[in-house]
Amino acid sequence: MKQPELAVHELAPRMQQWRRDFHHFAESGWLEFRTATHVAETLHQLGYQLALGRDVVDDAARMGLPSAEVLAREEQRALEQGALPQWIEHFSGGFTGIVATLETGRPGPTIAFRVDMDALDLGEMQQPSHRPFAEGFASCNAGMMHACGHDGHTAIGLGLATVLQQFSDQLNGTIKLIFQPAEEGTRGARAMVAAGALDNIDYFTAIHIGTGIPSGTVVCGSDNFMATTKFDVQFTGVAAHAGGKPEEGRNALLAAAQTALALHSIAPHSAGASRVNVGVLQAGSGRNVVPAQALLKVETRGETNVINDYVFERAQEIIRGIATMYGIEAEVKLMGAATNSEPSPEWVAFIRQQADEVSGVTQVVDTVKGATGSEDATLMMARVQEQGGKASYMVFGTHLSAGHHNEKFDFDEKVMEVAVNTMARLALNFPWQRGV
Ligand SMILES: O=C(O)C[C@H](NC(=O)Cc1c[nH]c2ccccc12)C(=O)O
Repeated sequence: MKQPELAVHELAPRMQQWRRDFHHFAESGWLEFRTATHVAETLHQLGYQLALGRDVVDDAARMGLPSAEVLAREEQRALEQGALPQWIEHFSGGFTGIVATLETGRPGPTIAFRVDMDALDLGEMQQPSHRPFAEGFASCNAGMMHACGHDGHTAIGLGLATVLQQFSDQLNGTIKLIFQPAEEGTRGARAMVAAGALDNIDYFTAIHIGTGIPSGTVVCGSDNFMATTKFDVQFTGVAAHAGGKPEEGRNALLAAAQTALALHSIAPHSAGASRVNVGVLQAGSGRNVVPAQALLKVETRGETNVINDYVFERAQEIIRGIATMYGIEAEVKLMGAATNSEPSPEWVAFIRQQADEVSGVTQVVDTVKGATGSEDATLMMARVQEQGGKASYMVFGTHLSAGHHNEKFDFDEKVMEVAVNTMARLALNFPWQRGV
């Protein structure tokens, strides 16, 4: 049994530096320009072969992409904040994905690990009671915050890269480390799958920290992600004089408001849990003008793909019906998608066995009850499994200062050691002769 503990413990200060640097320069989905250049440079220095940008992110399959104007402005911002110019061209235009490969030259399967790099669209709390602010690493980018732990995931990915490189003479086969953009809004994974980045992988593991799991607990085969569809609805009506000729107007604001209420009253499904959220409603232009424009940002979720599809289809009928009722146009644009997940039992069993040996781990479970959030790593898992590979999703419990997606979110950085130790063991102790 090979034990990476000592090497990982020595790496802890580097991982903390990486994590705090990524936290400080938080970048939302498809805008991870600074982050991606530093990840690429570190992996390159370690001797990994890199596939970057358009080679691992399919242009047409990207969902929920910011406008060209925002992409250009944020790339400039990243350069001013220390993005490395020698790598930036690969990621320019929002192609912020990386696949790093370590070929051992010895026969054996391909084992892949996936982490995500994006921050959330949320402003970070700037108060001394919030540790990242008190210790000087709170986000310096307005409206962008690592409030879901992906700064930790990226640091874990680099920590794992370092340890596996150190132990490379004890590995067989091929190791792939996948750094994904735009997990929030479940937008990025589909583009990496479409680019073929998940092809020919035998064993795949994606990870998350936190999610309400207590410190010391490791979940080896999360099977409770909700299938989800993210979409925008653009309503276009007719502007008119609200006092003089209201009958000539077609009111997009009222259509959007009716739609928001109706979406939240879709009947539940007898087969399991579902969700609807209208997260944004923007409408109108002036007090005395019949509003001609309205935008809704919506997500549906379901415990299974069937339940999510049911809610999504009902939502489309509601949108069409209300648009007809108000005599306006409604354009629906798909912004993100993910499925539910079915981890491969043999791979989960092997993960459980390895996690059990990691110091600091007090409880190892296969899964936890109850539907929670969504994850587009499920699309990657499905791709690997379609091709005959095995896939799982792990969660490493840690103490949180506030819930995910909250402006006071922070986590206990010790979890990064637990994660790297567990993941490194999956490769180091893999039964190369027989597989799992
Ligand atoms: O749908 C998304 O946009 C992805 C996003 N994903 C996460 O937040 C990760 C996540 C999955 N499950 C949990 C449970 C608790 C916190 C965070 C998570 C979500 O569910 O809103």
